[in-house]
Amino acid sequence: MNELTKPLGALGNLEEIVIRLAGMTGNVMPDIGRKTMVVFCGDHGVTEEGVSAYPSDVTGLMIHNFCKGGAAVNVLSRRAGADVKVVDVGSRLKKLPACVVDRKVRLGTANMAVGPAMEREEAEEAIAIGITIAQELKTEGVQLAGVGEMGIGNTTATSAVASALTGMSVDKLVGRGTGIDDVMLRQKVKVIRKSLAVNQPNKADAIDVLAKVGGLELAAMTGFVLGAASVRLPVVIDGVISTVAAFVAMALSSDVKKYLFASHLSVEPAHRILLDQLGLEPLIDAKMRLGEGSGAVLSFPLFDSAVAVAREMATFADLGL
Ligand SMILES: Cc1cc2ncn([C@H]3O[C@H](COP(=O)(O)O)[C@@H](O)[C@H]3O)c2cc1C
Ligand SMILES: O=C(O)c1cccnc1
Repeated sequence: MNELTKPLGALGNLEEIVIRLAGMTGNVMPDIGRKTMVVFCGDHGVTEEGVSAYPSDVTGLMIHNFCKGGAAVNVLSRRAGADVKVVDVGSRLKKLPACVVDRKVRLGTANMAVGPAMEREEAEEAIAIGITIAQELKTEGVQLAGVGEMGIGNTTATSAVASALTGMSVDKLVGRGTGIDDVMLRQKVKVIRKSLAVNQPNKADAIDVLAKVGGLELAAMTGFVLGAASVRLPVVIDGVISTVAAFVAMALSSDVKKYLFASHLSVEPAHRILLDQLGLEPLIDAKMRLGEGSGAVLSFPLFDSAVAVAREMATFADLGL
């Protein structure tokens, strides 16, 4: 990048993207022509406690919406020239639309406010699914992946996992998710604290944390990040939920960091905290709070631009300098 016709470092984050992609792929002129956004889906028993502004059924409705191409992630993916892959690891939908990759581990988690969200073996199964999906993408020739999710109630699980792993207090991490009011926010904090007290997740055992207070799509995203690193596939994470999954993956294997990009900064308070702890800088601050992978795919054109700059800009040598 230094020989291109611009002051040193003047293209800022675009330069970093190219340099990091080159390091990840071993190609000084990285190619990211094939991009796929993977949306992992799962339901959450903790929704019984009144922690989301929307009912659990919306997870299933959105799965249908993804298949019809009508969700934000579909629109932004079309703009970015990326495919969308929908993977169900734990929604309550019994009959899935045809576009969905059916890897259902169970029909939603149990209510973590009264006991573990799932068995350890189920969390491990979801992680293994995520690993396999990443490895399959690499084999298919995908060069840049995004990771997102759909699961009503999953910002509650996210804050619980973040609190368990960082040791930070719940009220510093928790956010309004789909847009809850102050009364529901107080209830959400109470429910997360209760879930942590009831389950006593072991901070030193990230899989125990995922199983007790996490979620199936969280576990699958953790696996996806691990699997992508294992095949040197660059992964762009999205909002607070995929970021907590990356945080869990880091706890399991610190090597994954090399293959991660942060896309945007969500308004959820835990997002900045987790990104800082991961040492990742988001490319976009658009005040979004959607999930699905919308922020990740929104950042894809920046990656295309970065690669184009590296390939197409003249060098000082071209100018005879
Ligand atoms: C229509 C709709 C589409 C969404 N797409 C993503 N989410 C986002 O909201 C959910 C998390 O928020 P909470 O923890 O408050 O339930 C997740 O499904 C997340 O992906 C959506 C939520 C809704 C309602
Ligand atoms: O940060 C996110 O991705 C997010 C925030 C609120 C609700 N759903 C997702």
